Amino acid sequence: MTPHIPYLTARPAWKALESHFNDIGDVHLRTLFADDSERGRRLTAQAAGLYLDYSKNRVTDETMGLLVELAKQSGLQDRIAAMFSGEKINITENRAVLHVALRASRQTAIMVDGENVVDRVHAVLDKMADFSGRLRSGEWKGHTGRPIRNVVNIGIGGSDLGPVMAYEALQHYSDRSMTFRFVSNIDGTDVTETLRDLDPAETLFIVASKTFTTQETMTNAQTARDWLVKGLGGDKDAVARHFAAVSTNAGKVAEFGIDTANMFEFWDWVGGRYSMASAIGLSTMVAIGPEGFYGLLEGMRQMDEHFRTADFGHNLPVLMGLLTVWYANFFGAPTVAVLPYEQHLNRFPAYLQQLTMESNGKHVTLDGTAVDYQTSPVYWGEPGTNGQHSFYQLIHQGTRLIPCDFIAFAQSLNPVGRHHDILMANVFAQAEALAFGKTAGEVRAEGTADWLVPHRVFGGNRPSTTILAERLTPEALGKLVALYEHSVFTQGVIWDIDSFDQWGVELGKQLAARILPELDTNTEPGHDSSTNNLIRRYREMK
Ligand SMILES: O=P(O)(O)OC[C@H]1O[C@H](O)[C@H](O)[C@@H](O)[C@@H]1O
Repeated sequence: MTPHIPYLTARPAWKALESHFNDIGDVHLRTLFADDSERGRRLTAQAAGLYLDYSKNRVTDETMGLLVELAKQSGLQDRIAAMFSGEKINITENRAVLHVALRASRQTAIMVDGENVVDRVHAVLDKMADFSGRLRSGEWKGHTGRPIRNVVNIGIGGSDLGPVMAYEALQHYSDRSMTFRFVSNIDGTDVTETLRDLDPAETLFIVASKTFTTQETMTNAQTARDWLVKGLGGDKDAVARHFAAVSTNAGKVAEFGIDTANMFEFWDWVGGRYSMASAIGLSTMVAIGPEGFYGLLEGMRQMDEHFRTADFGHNLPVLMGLLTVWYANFFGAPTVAVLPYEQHLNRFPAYLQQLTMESNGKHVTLDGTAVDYQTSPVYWGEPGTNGQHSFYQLIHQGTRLIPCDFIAFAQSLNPVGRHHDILMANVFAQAEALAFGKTAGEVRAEGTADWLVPHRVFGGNRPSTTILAERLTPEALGKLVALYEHSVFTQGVIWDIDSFDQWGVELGKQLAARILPELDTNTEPGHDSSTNNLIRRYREMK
């Protein structure tokens, strides 16, 4: 039987952290570093080739010990075991949470409702590899006999952000003779601009939707189908050679008119935001090839194993999750900035926004009790160094504490002149400046006039974590993604929330469905006075 876990703020480690925070919350990183010359080497951890430097966080050994204790008192070990063994830990939807099964090796067995899901995973991977191989080699021909050169993924949320992030991240490894594009927004501009210079005879659409009922995706897919059929002389038979589907819903795929032979299945135990390693990654596999995709899975698997087996004090996702809790709940930090110093990770912050905030943006515990503590912080970010020339000012000298995750790679995929050393000098310098700042004495010593000194002082003591890896490969991306997935899991366990449902998305969808028919009629809309007025104005202006 699972032991009773007290409400978060009643756990002894939480209480100990509260009093510990009163003791050390104000201690400056300058002092912590001055008092311990080994700190920068000691407060680090590494696993699967990722190096995590968390020494520039406002923690001591005691803090980390108490946070680890909190993880234990929150039942994290049991919850990890429950997830990996296929227990239905997404309790509000009564579903298992098994993205880890998507990257399990063929020999593994994970049972859900009496069936080994790993066999099914590999059957779909084999089918994806076959399809990708035929597309990439040109063996798969379009309706007019021409090979496919353009792949357009149509999806939204988890059926878009993972694929687009992974494509951008791994572009270096992609087949450059092919074009990959991603349509997500219901705004007609998205699909129109995406298709404007494409030749339908050479274009394949992957309609990616777990439910195959998402309004945006279905509308975009319909528009794409019309464009294709029109472009190929009105022949509806063309659809079979130019549309593939990725879904859990075979019935809806067939209803849409896509040949289920071109359907790649996944399952209700894969959450949308955890699905990039499933068939949702089909566009990724076509771009980088099956071997590259297996590399991505291998990287994820290594991080999964590390998360499952490493003790919490050396467990990268656990450490990152605990630090997030420390800042969100004890320092009251409302956000976390994710700052990849790697151009290819351009869309990584956007990807993480869904992963973190859709997972942990919750207000009740598993038993439905309203929480009286903060849950997920807001995640945001941009690749370095661009951010340095815009919002970093606020991180350095603003009034809010913003913990930062810096992500960097030792080797550039595009070594040009001094670019990479300059990039790396910047990431190290930013973390250093945030932590140590510049004192009034130092500013004065530079000859700054007295009145200007306060403006030029940097308080420092602004925490950051640096993740360093050798090179951005499919494996490394897999490790990074799984690192954040499991950090999110850790946070969710401590906050005692369901990280795997997303009921909050529903209300807006329902209201939009109610408003849509009202936009075309002259009847009085039935909402509040602001919404009614906006609808009336829109009718007049459209
Ligand atoms: O893949 P689909 O079923 O089309 O869902 C796409 C997205 O839509 C929803 O509204 C959810 O909030 C997301 O978690 C999901 O990824």
